[in-house]
Amino acid sequence: MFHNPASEHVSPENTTTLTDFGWDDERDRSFTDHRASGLIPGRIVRAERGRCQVVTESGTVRAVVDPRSCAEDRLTPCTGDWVAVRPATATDSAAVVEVLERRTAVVRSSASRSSDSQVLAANVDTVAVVVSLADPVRHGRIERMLALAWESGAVPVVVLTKADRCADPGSAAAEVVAVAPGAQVLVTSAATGDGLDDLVAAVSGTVVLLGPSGAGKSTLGNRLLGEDLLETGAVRASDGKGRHTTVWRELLPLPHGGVLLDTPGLRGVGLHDVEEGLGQTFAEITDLAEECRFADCAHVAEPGCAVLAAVEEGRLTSRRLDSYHRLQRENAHAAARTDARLRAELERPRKQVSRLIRSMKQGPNFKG
Ligand SMILES: Nc1nc2c(ncn2[C@@H]2O[C@H](COP(=O)(O)OP(=O)(O)OP(=O)(O)O)[C@@H](O)[C@H]2O)c(=O)[nH]1
Ligand SMILES: [Zn+2]
Repeated sequence: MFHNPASEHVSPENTTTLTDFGWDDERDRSFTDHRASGLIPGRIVRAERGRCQVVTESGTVRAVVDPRSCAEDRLTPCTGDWVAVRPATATDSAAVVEVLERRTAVVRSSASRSSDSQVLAANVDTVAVVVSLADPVRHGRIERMLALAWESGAVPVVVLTKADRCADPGSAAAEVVAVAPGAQVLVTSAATGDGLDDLVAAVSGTVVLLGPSGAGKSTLGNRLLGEDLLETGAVRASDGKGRHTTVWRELLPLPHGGVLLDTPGLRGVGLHDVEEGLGQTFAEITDLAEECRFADCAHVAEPGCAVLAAVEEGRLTSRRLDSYHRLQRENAHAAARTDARLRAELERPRKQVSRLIRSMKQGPNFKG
């Protein structure tokens, strides 16, 4: 078991332990050397540029990010990361000196210019794909979110909300089951409370809610939390204020165990290199493709294509195949954009060097 002298000074208002946040024996074992050198483990509950808030065995601390901790391997700490913290001293503030191995990661597509801000959430165990039944269900959107969820390494669960606003939730759910192979599909209503127990049972560990604006994520999150910690659309509508008062912590312990991870960046996330995730999202197409005559069959017009044959015979909907093709294309574009950006970043130093060489050749007196 883990033990740290510092934990003897836990402040009374802080009764949650690292175990509540998901620290386990495996993590603890691999932290032995760090502990021996005076470091303590913690989990990032909020990350800002160069600094973050970390929950540790002795409460939540503000820490700076030691630049050396993420210089080469590009592991910039993000919400959900487990880190090694050098505790504050009389002269120095606490510092994050290493980001511990990530078990899973939710990655964003619209890559910003700085390549370090791509991971939105780390060490997520359950991705709840939240979709409202109050509007016509867009299956393509569910598939897109599932690809992202599978790719993260977490377990996806599809949560259909607002069942009270849908004439036939049962058949809506059955259609969703058909586009979500391998994922549990739940029908819920925060208004009536239906399905919420099943939801509590279906999620575990670190949970994120993914879904379009207005799907009911915050409402659902509050139901999981057992109190209104997240601002919902209903509140915004009643007081006319926008979402700017989000809880300062983005990791909130759940009463039934586990934590809810709610970070603004997760709202509106796109695809990013989800090749494997797409394979799982379209598991039946992946299986069919094994039977195609050509190993690199694109399932467009190739002879001997088992996927096209399945569409022909009504075993696979053409909507599903179209969605697969569209997301494949989108993913290829996102991957190409990332490659271009990485190439540019790799070339920058080379350009600087050649400029330097040029200026040296031109001599010190050259005035360009
Ligand atoms: N009838 C009904 N309304 C619901 C239910 N769940 C949520 N709502 C309403 O749907 C609206 C949007 O809910 P939110 O929880 O704010 O949605 P969100 O997904 O968090 O939205 P963003 O914060 O914009 O991403 C609010 O007005 C909720 O009151 C439900 O089960 N039934
Ligand atoms: Zn094929």
